[in-house]
Amino acid sequence: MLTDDSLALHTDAYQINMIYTYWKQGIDQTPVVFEAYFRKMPFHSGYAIFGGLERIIKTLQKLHFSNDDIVYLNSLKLYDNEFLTYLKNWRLQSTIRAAREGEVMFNNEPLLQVDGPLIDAQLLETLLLNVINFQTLIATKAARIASVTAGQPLLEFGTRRAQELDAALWGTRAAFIAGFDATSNVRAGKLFNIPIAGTHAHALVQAYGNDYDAFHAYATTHKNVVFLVDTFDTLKSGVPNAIKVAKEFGDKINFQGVRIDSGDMAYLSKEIRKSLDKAGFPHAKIYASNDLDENTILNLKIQGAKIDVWGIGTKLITAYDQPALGAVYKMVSINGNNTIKLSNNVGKISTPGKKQIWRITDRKDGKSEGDYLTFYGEDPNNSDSLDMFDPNHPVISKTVRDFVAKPILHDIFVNGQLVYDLPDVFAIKEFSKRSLGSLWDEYKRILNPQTYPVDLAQDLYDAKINLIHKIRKDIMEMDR
Ligand SMILES: Nc1ncnc2c1ncn2[C@@H]1O[C@H](COP(=O)(O)OP(=O)(O)OP(=O)(O)O)[C@@H](O)[C@H]1O
Ligand SMILES: O=P(O)(O)OC[C@H]1O[C@H](OP(=O)(O)OP(=O)(O)O)[C@H](O)[C@@H]1O
Ligand SMILES: O=C(O)c1cccnc1
Repeated sequence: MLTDDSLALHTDAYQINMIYTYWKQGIDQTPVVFEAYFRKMPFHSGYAIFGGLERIIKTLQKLHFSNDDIVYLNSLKLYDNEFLTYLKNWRLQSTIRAAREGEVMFNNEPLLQVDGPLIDAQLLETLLLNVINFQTLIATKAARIASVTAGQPLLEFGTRRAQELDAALWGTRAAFIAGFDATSNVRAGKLFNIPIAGTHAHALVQAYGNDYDAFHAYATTHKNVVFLVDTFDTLKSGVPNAIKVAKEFGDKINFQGVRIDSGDMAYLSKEIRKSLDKAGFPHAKIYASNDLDENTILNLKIQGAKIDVWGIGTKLITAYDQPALGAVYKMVSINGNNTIKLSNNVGKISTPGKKQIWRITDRKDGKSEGDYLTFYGEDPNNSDSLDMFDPNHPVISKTVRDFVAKPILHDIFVNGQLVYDLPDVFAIKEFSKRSLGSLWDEYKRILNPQTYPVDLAQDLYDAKINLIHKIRKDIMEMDR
């Protein structure tokens, strides 16, 4: 039995097969640059929140082929022993740049860039995409949910519905950095220092056979209590018994409120609010859960629902309405030469060259004018004015003056060595909030947001067009 002691084989077989070819042919150390990006905004959102960096850093720091990895590869009888020794000695050599975790990002701009030997870039692709695709998706969904609750507490309840253990754990961390306040996952609390929170389940009421006995037992054993009131009949039994127990225990407990998990939550919450107020508990909160997301929450608010705390599981943790971000990872440079992936679908043509993203912000109000992609090493801050144009419709353009250009990609590893100080989750959360704050509201609305400009510098645009023409011409000549 081989042990699960490394993540080097958490990759697709084709990566190892390509690496074998590169190594056999002596091109495995060729300098290349690959970039990871997504092509379409998830959930038709006006922005995305970058997630996954911490997990990537922690994984890459210790990435190596273990003895058991080598034993397994050897058992496949596909590779030379010498190649397996080469893999055994492999260590990360690349420079890796990425957006900071929690950063607001858009389609068709690099979230992360691997700048190093071909073997590294190829070996890391699958793992990087696996992490970025999921965590960015969940962070974005969480930010959308947080955008409609206007600061009301958001509790993450998704573990039981998530796509297995890793998704629950890292998904709840992604949700936390993008706006959630606490999680029901106790392990996430332990590992990430995220606040944990929770109420109780229907099972408690079933265990005692009725609401009163269940709430009484819970109040006897806990100081802070939220009673789940919908097990049998919310208005006839759950709420009156919650109030009865709260009155009986008085100061002995901190009666935080009640939770509803079924039925018409607009109607029920209004009725419950009246009962709680009348009984002298105006500060008791109404918690709600049951397949909620940003759309149902918005709708409940329109109906005047009196809900104070939102518990969100399934639709957040599974990214129910869009289960894949679709981020890809493409080679943009080899041996210092720009390279491109062509497609009949214009939207799928990659942008060549090692790049930097600059967030162009107005010096006066700090709001973002758009993102501006340059070749790495160019700095728009050296210009007084910038001509920004839509690369898909170059006639749509604007000239920006009095701006500050902030680089979005930062060095994470340089020549294989970690150079980045990992912020804690609270700092990441705060950073994400600030980053979102620099966007105009028009990009942040839930429905039909404005499209945020992601523009190319003129020389980058020209290089892309010229490369497309050159490749098409070369192919036509070969065809003759
Ligand atoms: N007033 C409301 N307006 C819009 N959606 C609502 C409202 N109340 C509840 N919902 C949402 O409607 C969906 C289904 O609720 P429904 O009442 O059919 O199921 P349920 O109460 O969970 O049923 P069950 O009693 O079998 O558990 C849930 O996603 C819930 O969040
Ligand atoms: O609805 P979600 O957004 O997915 O939130 C998580 C759900 O998990 C629990 O239900 P479940 O029926 O699993 O357990 P219970 O017996 O405690 O209600 C809870 O009551 C929520 O409804
Ligand atoms: O604490 C809760 O209320 C809770 C936790 C997990 C799932 N649903 C609800």
